[in-house]
Amino acid sequence: MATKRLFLLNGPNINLLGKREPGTYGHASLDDVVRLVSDTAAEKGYDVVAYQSNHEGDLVDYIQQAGEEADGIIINPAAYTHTSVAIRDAISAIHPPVIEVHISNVHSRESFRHQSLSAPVCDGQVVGFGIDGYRLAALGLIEKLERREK
Ligand SMILES: O=C1C[C@@](O)(C(=O)O)C[C@@H](O)[C@@H]1O
Repeated sequence: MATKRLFLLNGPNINLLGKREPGTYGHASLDDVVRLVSDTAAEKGYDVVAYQSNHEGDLVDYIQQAGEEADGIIINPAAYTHTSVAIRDAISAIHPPVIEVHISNVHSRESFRHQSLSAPVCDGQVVGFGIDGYRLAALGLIEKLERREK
């Protein structure tokens, strides 16, 4: 049987996780996030391919690649969540389910963070659980995929 695969995509400034505004985003690094998702997915028989970029077009390319190669996608578009029609359109264009994650509770922050252009075209959203949100997203996504197979 072919290996099942999740793509984990992170947007701008997530490479600074652990150093960036730790009061808001915590002390864990992006490597910690990748390890957390990889370990969670491995327990359920899924591989994880992880990309991070500070560039909108790169993220569009990764989403398109995920559309061809992934069973499901976890994405934190970071600041592009609130601005990017291109990322929203890329998500709309692909078939695998997509879960959006935000480390912080964007709804308790500045009003410009309350709107997500991408959330309406995603299959689910996890917000405000710190980096544990990525683990919860992986579990929810895998549940969704396994239910579909039955
Ligand atoms: O960079 C980020 C991180 C974020 O997506 C989060 O994970 O909480 C929330 C965004 O508003 C912000 O621009």
